[in-house]
Amino acid sequence: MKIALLGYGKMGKVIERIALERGHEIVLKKDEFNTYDGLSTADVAIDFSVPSAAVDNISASFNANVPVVSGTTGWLEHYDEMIALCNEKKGGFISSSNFSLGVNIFFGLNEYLAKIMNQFDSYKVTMEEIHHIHKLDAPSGTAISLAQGVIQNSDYSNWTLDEAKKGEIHIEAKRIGEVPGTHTVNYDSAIDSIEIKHTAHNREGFALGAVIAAEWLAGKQGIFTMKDVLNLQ
Ligand SMILES: NC(=O)C1=CN([C@@H]2O[C@H](COP(=O)(O)OP(=O)(O)OC[C@H]3O[C@@H](n4cnc5c(N)ncnc54)[C@H](OP(=O)(O)O)[C@@H]3O)[C@@H](O)[C@H]2O)C=CC1
Ligand SMILES: O=C(O)C1=N[C@H](C(=O)O)C[C@H](O)C1
Repeated sequence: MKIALLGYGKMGKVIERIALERGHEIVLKKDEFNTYDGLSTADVAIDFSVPSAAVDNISASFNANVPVVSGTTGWLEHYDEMIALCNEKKGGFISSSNFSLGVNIFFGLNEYLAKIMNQFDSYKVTMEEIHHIHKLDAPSGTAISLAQGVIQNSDYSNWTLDEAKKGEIHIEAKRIGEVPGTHTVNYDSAIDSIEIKHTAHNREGFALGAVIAAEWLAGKQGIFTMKDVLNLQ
């Protein structure tokens, strides 16, 4: 399979190695300064860039009739525009805040726990995410997805980085050293706490998941999620 890498930073480089190990060919490594030359020859594009470049990268892929897997976070305010463009161009699209198998299992656990905890007013939910100091966005896309998972399965209606008011989930975003990504969901009462936590040891899981998603998406038309790729309910 021919892959266009849109973004060739920390993630782009791990994705390149895993894609080559799985027998794929890289036809474009797009960074801030070069062009999209080669994009139209790709079977699939993988965007792991920066929040300000994601919309251009995803649009360029749809315009070149190349399905795109996007892992870039911090551009959610343009999500509906990209869905509209995908539909207009009859494109293929998977966007996820986190492509790792472990985090996608964790998403399911989080939703299940939220449903149970919604019956018990004495517990209050908070979240914490810890990432490396180079990260541009806060909170992480994964923390936003976790908050959405709680909101869709409980009476909570919003998340905030500030002090939480009633119905809000407080997210604390910490930036420490080279931490690849740690997410904790905590339910606290006066009596006890229940905590679930996912710790990434490195970037392998994110990158492998993105390559598996790209293999799955190539040749398909439509808007999909990692639940489709991993066959999770
Ligand atoms: N969904 C998931 O599973 C995961 C998502 N992420 C997200 O992926 C993104 C990338 O992360 P990471 O690799 O660590 O970040 P890096 O900062 O290491 O890499 C970003 C890359 O994007 C490039 N870039 C800048 N402008 C453009 C542009 N206009 N077109 C194409 N590329 C451009 C940069 O190029 P240059 O070097 O020239 O500046 C750089 O190579 C982040 O949003 C992060 O949150 C990260 C891990 C997992
Ligand atoms: O920037 C990162 O590194 C990561 N970003 C994603 C996010 O914002 O959730 C996923 C992962 O946690 C690493």
